[in-house]
Amino acid sequence: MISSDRLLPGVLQALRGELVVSCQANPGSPLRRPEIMAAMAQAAELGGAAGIRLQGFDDAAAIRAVTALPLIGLTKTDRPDTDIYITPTSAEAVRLADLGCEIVAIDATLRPRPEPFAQMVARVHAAGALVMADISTFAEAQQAMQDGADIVSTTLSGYTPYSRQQEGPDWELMRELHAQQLPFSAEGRLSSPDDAAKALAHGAAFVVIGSAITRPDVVTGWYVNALKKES
Ligand SMILES: CC(=O)N[C@H](C=O)[C@@H](O)[C@H](O)[C@H](O)COP(=O)(O)O
Repeated sequence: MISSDRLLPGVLQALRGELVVSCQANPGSPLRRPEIMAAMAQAAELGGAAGIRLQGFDDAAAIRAVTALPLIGLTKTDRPDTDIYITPTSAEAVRLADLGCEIVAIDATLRPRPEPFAQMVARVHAAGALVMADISTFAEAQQAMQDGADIVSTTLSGYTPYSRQQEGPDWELMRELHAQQLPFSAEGRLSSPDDAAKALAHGAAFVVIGSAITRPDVVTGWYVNALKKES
């Protein structure tokens, strides 16, 4: 079962029912180099991914150069003045659009922010890209769609102090979004093909997987911890 929403705009239609692979290495990872993320993106495309999620201007340029797949771009910015860290300003969002990202992901949590979300959406649209609103709760999803977002993503559930804290995906949030027909992508702590399929069954328009595919350092830790529990 795929999301009943029929109004996904533009390039988002091409992602319906498909897999997007997030190619982002953590700070400190030896993989955190644009050419390595570009190779990851190519490997994901070979495997059948229909889109790529990425972070940073250098990675956006490197990945745009090697694939025609739709790109979901974002920046991760640590600012002392705000907890908003996924693409906090429209200057960053528009630059990602100018680098060829068809979709820009923006933190749409209801925390104090440097710039109103609705204003950012208008500027990204004017630059010719769509907006994915990264949310942590159902209330944030509703607000983001009212403010003009094209789709929401469950990315930030568990990463704000007031959202559900759990080790796995936020299935309950997916149920709420689907029940109210809000178009969403399932993202965050999905770690197996079964999780991905289950997300579509929960009404996701498409599925974004990161760590389980493109962070071997993180995945290694999953195995090491499992062995520790047994020994
Ligand atoms: C919370 C946050 O900053 N998430 C980031 C957003 O782009 C990425 O670090 C995640 O890898 C991505 O959301 C995919 O999730 P997972 O790696 O769990 O499959």
